Amino acid sequence: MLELSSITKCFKKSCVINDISLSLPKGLHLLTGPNGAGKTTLLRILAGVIAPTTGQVSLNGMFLPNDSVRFKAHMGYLPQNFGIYPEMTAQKFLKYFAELKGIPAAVASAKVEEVMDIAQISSFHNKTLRDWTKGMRQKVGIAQGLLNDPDLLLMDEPLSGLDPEERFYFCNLFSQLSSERIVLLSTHIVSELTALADSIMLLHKEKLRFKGPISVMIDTARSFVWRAILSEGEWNDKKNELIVSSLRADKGLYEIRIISDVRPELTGVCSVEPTLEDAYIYLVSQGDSK
Ligand SMILES: Nc1ncnc2c1ncn2[C@@H]1O[C@H](COP(=O)(O)OP(=O)(O)OP(=O)(O)O)[C@@H](O)[C@H]1O
Repeated sequence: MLELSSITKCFKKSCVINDISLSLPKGLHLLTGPNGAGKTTLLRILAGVIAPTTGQVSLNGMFLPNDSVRFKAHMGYLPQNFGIYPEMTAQKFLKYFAELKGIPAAVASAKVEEVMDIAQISSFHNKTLRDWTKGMRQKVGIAQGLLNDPDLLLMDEPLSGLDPEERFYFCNLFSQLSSERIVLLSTHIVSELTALADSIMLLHKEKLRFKGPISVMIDTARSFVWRAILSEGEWNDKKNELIVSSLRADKGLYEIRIISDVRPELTGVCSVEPTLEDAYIYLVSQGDSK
């Protein structure tokens, strides 16, 4: 179990996270929120890269910073903007990381082969990383996170740079991995993950605005979502007053989904079932109005 107890993080100018407590069991957990909400900051605290201003983090009874070495031996972490050494091949790079993680030399080579296979990068083993695309480098980053078979896998936007087919593969991989460990991914909302995740947390304005199953998050927006089809003139008149969760323009007509606690005064407006994107916009707008 990963336990966060009253975590607050303030930088010189302001606080980014304010008094967050939660317990995460084995499973796939998503951390989402607008840009700058503090997702990376929270993951860096959980990875022991930075210390919280106040509060405690523990994994299966190991506390940061006192049990830092043991804690980190049980953790895999993909930081945002994962850096690579361009002159190394993926194999060399992963062997170097295996050494840093204290994986015995006798098993390191086999482990490197295994994680390269899992991350689907085995066929590129001869190329130096300088020649790899962003997506391929991201896969090396995911692979290094798996080297020590961690109980806690922290991944900061692991799907960025991956194409739809790769995203589908890695979402399923994270889901499989989560049957035996705690997997926490920071991500913008990705449809592939919604059917797989056990819980979602929405971080906004220092607080967790939601934590729980995705179906429950979707339900928070029930009866606050509306659909309308507007002419270009109506759209231009109204667009600055509305909270719009999606927009589709076709042949001069604008099909929009609107978040509102009262029925919008628009022609042909009807109430619709919420989606996860609607619930996200609804909860962020609630946070904005506080
Ligand atoms: N070391 C630091 N010193 C000062 N401010 C910082 C530091 N690290 C992060 N911040 C600030 O904390 C806030 C949250 O940043 P963070 O990167 O954690 O957000 P995020 O939710 O991951 O954003 P994004 O989705 O854009 O990656 C930002 O305003 C950022 O400028």
